[in-house]
Amino acid sequence: MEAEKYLELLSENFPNIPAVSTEIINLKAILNLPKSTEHFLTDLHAEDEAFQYMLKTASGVIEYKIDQAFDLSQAEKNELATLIFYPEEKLEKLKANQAKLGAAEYQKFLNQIIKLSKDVSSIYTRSKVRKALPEEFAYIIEELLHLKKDSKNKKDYHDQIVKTIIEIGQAENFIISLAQLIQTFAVDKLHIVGDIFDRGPNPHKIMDVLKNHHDVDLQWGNHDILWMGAGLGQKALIATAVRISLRYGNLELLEEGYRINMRPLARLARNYYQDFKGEIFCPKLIERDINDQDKDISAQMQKAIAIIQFKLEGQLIKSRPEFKMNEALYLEKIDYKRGILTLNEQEYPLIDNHFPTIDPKNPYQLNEQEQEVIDHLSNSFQNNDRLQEDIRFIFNNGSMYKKYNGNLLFHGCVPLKQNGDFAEIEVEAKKVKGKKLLDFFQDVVRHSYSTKTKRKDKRDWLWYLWRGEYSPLFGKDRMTTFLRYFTDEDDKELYQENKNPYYSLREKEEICNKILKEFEMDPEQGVIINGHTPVEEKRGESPIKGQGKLLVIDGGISAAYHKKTGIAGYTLIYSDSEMRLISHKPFVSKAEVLKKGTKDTLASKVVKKFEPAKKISDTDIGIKLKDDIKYLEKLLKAYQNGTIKEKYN
Ligand SMILES: O=P(O)(O)OC[C@H]1O[C@](O)(COP(=O)(O)O)[C@@H](O)[C@@H]1O
Ligand SMILES: [Mn+2]
Repeated sequence: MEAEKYLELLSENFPNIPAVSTEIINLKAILNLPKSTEHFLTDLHAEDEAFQYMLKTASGVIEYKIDQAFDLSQAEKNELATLIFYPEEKLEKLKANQAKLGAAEYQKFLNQIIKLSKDVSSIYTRSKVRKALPEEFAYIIEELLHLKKDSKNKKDYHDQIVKTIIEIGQAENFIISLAQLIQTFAVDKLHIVGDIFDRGPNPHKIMDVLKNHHDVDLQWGNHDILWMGAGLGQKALIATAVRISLRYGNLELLEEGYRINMRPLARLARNYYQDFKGEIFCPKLIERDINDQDKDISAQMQKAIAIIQFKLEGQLIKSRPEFKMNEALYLEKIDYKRGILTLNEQEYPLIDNHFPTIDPKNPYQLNEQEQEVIDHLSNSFQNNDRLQEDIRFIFNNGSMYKKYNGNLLFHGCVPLKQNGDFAEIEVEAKKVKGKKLLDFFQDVVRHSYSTKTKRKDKRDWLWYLWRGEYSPLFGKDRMTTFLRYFTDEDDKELYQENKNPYYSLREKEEICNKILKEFEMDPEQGVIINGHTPVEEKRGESPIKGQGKLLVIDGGISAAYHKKTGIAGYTLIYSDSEMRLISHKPFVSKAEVLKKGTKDTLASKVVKKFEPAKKISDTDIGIKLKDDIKYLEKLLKAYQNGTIKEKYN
């Protein structure tokens, strides 16, 4: 009965035998197209330029296509590649060198770019290509893309189109449009495995690119949850997001990027910490500089918001005993007169004992001005169109984990016990572990945002996801920010944050297989893809774990990590024929690429080869299409034997 109803419904779209037959033929043909390319990036940490470069170059895919299509010298290849990555700028550069840009040059570039456009779009259906074409030239580009050069007539036709484009002064516009088309089609699906925010200067610029991308999904990272919770008004997270921005010298991001008025915080800082010049709160400035005065005020503001954060965290820990985070109740363990912190009966001297806003009898209480500051920030975060639009996109297009074409993607970990069992936690009177634990948190995040259930208690869980021991996004037993600020380096053992056993156990193939099975994936086919922990290639660490069953693609795009990892990030490309891991050298600037080309910006390694090459029929979409075909065939039968009447109008 159900099935019949469905066929009736289907018949509205395909009312007769020719219509349903056409669709069956079309879908069956699509199943035989090559699998389109997926691109995986992670831990972007607000480095918009490096990110955009990875996206534009499709991590080497475009250069690979150039190599396959043409036999060019390195210089010629650089010229063509940069023309595709930065068409406007490259054309300007070429024009500045007049001798180089005549009809012959335009013709050469147009021919090259048309050929590449054909190559990259050949694996897509005509209708998909048509949708991506720039409106103004859609018809003519479509003609060019589908022309086969096999007959003399067709070649003449093609040459005439190119000639006319040049004659009517449209060569540059065509080059720009086609370059964009190549960038779009080199990669079909983009996956961002978490951590768009923090440390770098421009998360909002990354968000602009993602919001305009044709097909992207996100797996939430701990730094994303931080900003999502902050956007929802979770005050401990707001304080943390502001503190981290100040710590990395990103006052401008707050004030100009998201237009958050920081004056109330500056006033608080001036009031209580004006004479304070603590080194420890100095902004970390990576490849950026600010003057001494700004540095001082920024340090004072960082301290002011840090104290607010620690107070709010204390309140939260006390009101949510199920978080089991009493260990982090530092403010009540301080002897403020002596400047001593007592932990596990051991005394630690504080390197900074200036706490003018703390009442030792009631250390988590915000004073009046602090309360005003956080209320004001909370208002600005929640009533900020730009930030709200960005976090809405992250809520709507993100998830705790993603199963896609046989692979399992998540940012941090699936919490494990030392013996390899899934770690279990009790939440809301339920015990959860493994996949269920991630599903629980996924529901919490969705409920925290849904207008119907927008509840404060759910938002508090976002804070837990940021820094709780069993948070799959965090994956460490504690966050020692307070101790790193206030205790002596000689007591460095206090700073230790211990990673969940997952991080050592994932080296074992059987553990990776167990996790894949827990998520109902086939361990023979799929791999786990993680971000979160920068792989220290420099120290010989490999991004490939568990005999190739797990890939960690955090190579530290973040400038703050280059020294540690020795590279500037990994990306992963999954095409029809291979999975390729790319390690990137630090991206210097667009100007540098335009000058020197892209040689030596990356090294790559094939981690999996597929023979025969994968087709759409082997993908998730393929499974869905096969199902669609099954029903279309039933409908066709129903028309043939008359159980459903054909309609013609
Ligand atoms: O040096 P900072 O800015 O305090 O950052 C260190 C903090 O960041 C974290 O590493 C989390 O960030 P990541 O997800 O980027 O690793 C914490 O474990 C740690 O406390
Ligand atoms: Mn992370």
